Amino acid sequence: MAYFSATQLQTLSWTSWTSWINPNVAYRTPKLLFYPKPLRASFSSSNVETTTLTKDSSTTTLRELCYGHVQEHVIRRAEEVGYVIPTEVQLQALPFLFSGRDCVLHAQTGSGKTLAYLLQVLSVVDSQRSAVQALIVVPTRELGMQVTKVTRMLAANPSEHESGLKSCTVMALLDGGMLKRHKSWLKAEPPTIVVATIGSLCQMLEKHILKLDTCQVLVVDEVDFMFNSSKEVSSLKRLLTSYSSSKNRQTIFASASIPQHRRFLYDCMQQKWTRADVVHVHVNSVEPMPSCLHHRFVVCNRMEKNPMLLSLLQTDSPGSAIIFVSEQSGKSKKAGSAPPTTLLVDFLKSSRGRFSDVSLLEEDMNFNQRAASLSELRGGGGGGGGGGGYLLVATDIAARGVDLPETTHIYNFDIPKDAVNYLHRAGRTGRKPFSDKKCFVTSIITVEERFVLQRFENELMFCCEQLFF
Ligand SMILES: Nc1ncnc2c1ncn2[C@@H]1O[C@H](COP(=O)(O)OP(=O)(O)OP(=O)(O)O)[C@@H](O)[C@H]1O
Repeated sequence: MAYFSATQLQTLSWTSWTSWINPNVAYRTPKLLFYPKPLRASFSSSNVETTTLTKDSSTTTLRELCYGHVQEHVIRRAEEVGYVIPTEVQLQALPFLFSGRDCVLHAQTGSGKTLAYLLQVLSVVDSQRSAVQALIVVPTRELGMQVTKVTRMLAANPSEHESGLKSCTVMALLDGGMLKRHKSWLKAEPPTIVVATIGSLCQMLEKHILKLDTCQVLVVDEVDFMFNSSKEVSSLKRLLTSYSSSKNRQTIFASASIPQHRRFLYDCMQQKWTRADVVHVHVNSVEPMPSCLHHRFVVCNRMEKNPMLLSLLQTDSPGSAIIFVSEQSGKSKKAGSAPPTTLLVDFLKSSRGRFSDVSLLEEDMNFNQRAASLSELRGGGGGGGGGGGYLLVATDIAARGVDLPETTHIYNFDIPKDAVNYLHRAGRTGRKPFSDKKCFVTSIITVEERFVLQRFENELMFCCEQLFF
């Protein structure tokens, strides 16, 4: 077994540790051999506070939790849309967030991390000041549009005209957006809050059109994904350390999966991505996925996958479902073959049944088509027929952060590439925090893929039931 000194370890970037390591699983993967026990202590919570819920909090309301921090019109708006009782992550994180501490929000998919960080953002910003005071960085345009919509909805002040106080402005600075228009907006009157993808953001920062010297809160959503993306990681590190300093801002990281979280927290402090007193808000650490999910699998050979999916859809009759398909390989693109998503959509459409009305979301669609596809689903149209349900065929672009709470079924038409990917795909369902209604995650696998799924079961600690047709 190799042992590393603390300095050696600093040079091993967290980003190179890609496998999901659950702190409660007995590890068997060879990668663990490189994670020496004595040094684990040096990443441990001796420096980082990890929260646990100590008091019976069942009676605390979101209003009570936000009192004195968040403006009345924001609380009222939150209540109007049904955010009355805080979720566990909100209950645990908000006191730390309101105290100004840096936080890593680490809680299951669909647990309400977005509202937790947005309430803090809205408690800090001053809408009367014309300066960028909060920045929320997201990995995809889709997630950016969703976060912008929720922020605008919460921030809107209905008594703006009577009081003469303007509502805070929220700019979506997202890849594929109208950067020219945003440039003039930023120059004329900076918005209060910016929701951005890293590519568009860095363009504005490099050209000095956007400055972060007035930014008080920086949120990075899906932080593990951002650090693991070879395209985004260097920009992200520059954002955290060069474009602004952790000393002058509150930093909030959020994700349902933070592989090697002790190492990540150690890096946060060492690399000065956060301040040294960062709090790790880790909710449901023994159960990485929502308990309302029922996991299943069917085994068939590759040629039988289409009819197998159709049989599953006919048997399940899902209210609303997302079918995840792998991205087209570069080789297949070069050969001019049709993408697997399109082939599946064509197959479902030609089945002429209830599933002929199907939507598509993938990287290769243009941004307008992608937006239209999602808004169609949110509007209750698109796919599935009858009852306002939908059927969406998607690549992993829909696996992170996308909130379609009506989704009852997930189908892995192609097996996810790793356990983290499984967790996020599965997490597109079971997104109603106070409902324990069963939702289903079904993987269509070949015999050879059974051991891969088994590995996911071990890593994420769930049990998959086999279905027979
Ligand atoms: N306090 C609350 N009461 C009721 N519903 C809530 C509350 N907080 C959040 N929600 C709802 O729960 C759903 C999931 O919330 P959110 O998108 O913030 O989850 P998340 O933790 O960010 O998930 P992911 O890790 O998948 O991005 C949303 O539909 C949101 O409107």
